[in-house]
Amino acid sequence: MASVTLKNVSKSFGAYDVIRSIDLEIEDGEFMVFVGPSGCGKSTLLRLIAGLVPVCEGDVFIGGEQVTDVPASKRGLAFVFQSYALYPHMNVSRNISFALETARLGKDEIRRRVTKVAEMLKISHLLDRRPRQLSGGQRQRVAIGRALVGQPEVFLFDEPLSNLDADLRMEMRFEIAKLHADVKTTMIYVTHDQTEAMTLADRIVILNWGRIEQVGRPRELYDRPANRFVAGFLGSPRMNFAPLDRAASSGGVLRGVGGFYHATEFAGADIPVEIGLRPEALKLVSAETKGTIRGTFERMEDLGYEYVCYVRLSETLVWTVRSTGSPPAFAEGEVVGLGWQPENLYLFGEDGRRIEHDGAVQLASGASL
Ligand SMILES: Nc1ncnc2c1ncn2[C@@H]1O[C@H](COP(=O)(O)OP(=O)(O)OP(=O)(O)O)[C@@H](O)[C@H]1O
Repeated sequence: MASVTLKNVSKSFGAYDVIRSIDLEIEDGEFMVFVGPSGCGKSTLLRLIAGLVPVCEGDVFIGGEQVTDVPASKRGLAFVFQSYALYPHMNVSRNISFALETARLGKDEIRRRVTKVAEMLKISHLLDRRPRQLSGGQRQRVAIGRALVGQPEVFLFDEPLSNLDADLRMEMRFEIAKLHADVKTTMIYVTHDQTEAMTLADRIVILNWGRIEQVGRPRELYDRPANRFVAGFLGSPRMNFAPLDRAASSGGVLRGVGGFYHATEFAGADIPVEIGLRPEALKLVSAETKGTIRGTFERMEDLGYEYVCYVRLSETLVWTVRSTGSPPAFAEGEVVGLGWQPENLYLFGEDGRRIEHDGAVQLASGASL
């Protein structure tokens, strides 16, 4: 087990800056997940840690040792890819043991380790099969087994479950969480799947354009996003936003929607220019309800365990409302009210940063739009 530290790490491909001055500390035994939009640099960052691509600037430390110029094979890491990368002509047992044979470990030690790993991953009955005789989930277990058997200091996973169907993903997610609880090895995991990130991570790194937007525990990022990007990235459906036209230093009007807001006090002198509300923080009520804003009911998606309603606030703004229980009986085109608790309202400043507020930001009573 080892910690991983990045100091001022940058990477460019030609003139294209893919990773921009990243500082990051991953603790010994931690499960760290990298998420972010496609192309933001998640895999590249993982490969820089692995030593599969060289950094342009900065340093990488593993277990406190500077490994910036140490080749991948000497960094004490194991990499699990989306594509499994199993040897097709070898059976499962040899796929798992091959690296140990190359490292000239004793036969008994190899057998002991393969047996243990196979039991852990529930693939003991598959040891004589070839990869093509396995399902996707079984292949991924073998790939994990192969990584595990080398007893690495750090595990690196690059979208390991994205080739699997929904049920298998869930099963494997559970297995990986269990594996981490068992072996307690530091794990760094790249995914674009929010559920994987939220459920597996001790901490999540949210990347955007090669920079870190925020690092924190899943719940912390969800409840207290540092900025609009993080707020909009986590959550499905995503957070509803609306621009605020400043009317006074202590309030504003929702652009294109109306509705006056006022706040007794903001932390600092930031002026909010945008509001955000999560779909589950909104309540659909009748249009006459005071202290709500109005919109037009457009559509509902009933998923059985929850429903999502689409409400048009203006020509350009459609908000989503997510809830469980019996779906509301509004008709398409009907005018409805949207209400929320003041403490669930997010405010963002001009630079996109979230502005703390004291929960006293609210619709002026009886606002009529
Ligand atoms: N070897 C390379 N040469 C040139 N450009 C590269 C190379 N590897 C990655 N890139 C570019 O760097 C950017 C980041 O790629 P990377 O694979 O790290 O993103 P990602 O966040 O993992 O994306 P995805 O979620 O789509 O896999 C992309 O625009 C990609 O095209």
